[in-house]
Amino acid sequence: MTVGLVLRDLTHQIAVAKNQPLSLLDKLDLQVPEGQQVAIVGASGSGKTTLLSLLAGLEPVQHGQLELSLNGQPLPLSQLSRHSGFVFQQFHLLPELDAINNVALPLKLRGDRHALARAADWLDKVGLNKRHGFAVSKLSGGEQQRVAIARAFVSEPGIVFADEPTGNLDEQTATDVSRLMLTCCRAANTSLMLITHNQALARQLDAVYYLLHGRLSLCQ
Ligand SMILES: Nc1ncnc2c1ncn2[C@@H]1O[C@H](COP(=O)(O)OP(=O)(O)OP(=O)(O)O)[C@@H](O)[C@H]1O
Repeated sequence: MTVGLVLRDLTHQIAVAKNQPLSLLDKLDLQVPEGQQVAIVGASGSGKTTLLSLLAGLEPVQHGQLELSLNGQPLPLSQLSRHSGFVFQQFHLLPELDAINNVALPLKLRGDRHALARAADWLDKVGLNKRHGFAVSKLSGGEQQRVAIARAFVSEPGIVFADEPTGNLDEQTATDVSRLMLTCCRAANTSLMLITHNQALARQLDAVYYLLHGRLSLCQ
């Protein structure tokens, strides 16, 4: 399962003061071909997270077109969330649940009777075979991000949206976690849309774009 994105002529304005709109993203084009891993880098405040939210359908596109495909066929935007996984800098796990129930949650919400077994498989895959029943608050940052990666991949998404997934981790843990995420993507031909300040991670992807003054330029 793989999802592709084509964004055309996207302009996104924010209100910086009353009646003072600012074009954060300006006539921007971007393509994420199916099965490709694409990074966006850029200064803090340049609009990377906003762009990711628009691409993921979390915020409505004001001006421009977003076209999606799933395995070569057109995919309606309303269906994108069913085929997406998310990994965030702050992990966004549910602290009251243990690791396995955090991973199983997206499957349980879909009524999957094998949710716990599949979550267990994914925790094993991300190297947490001894942590299934741990409260996530008791896990290290790197372990929490592994749980988040397992949760993102457990529903076999066509694309993963990752916003600064290594931003809260030390250098070695960041390297391990990013290697794991890329391995998971490549093994399943899952597309990846990654926001990062980590140049070493960005360089491992198929394409890297730099966001500056609302426009993207290809730098790899
Ligand atoms: N809904 C909104 N209304 C007003 N301003 C907004 C809104 N969303 C984002 N902004 C502003 O747009 C700018 C870009 O924010 P965004 O989070 O997209 O940047 P970023 O490149 O991801 O930054 P960082 O690397 O620090 O995470 C910021 O100045 C932010 O305050």
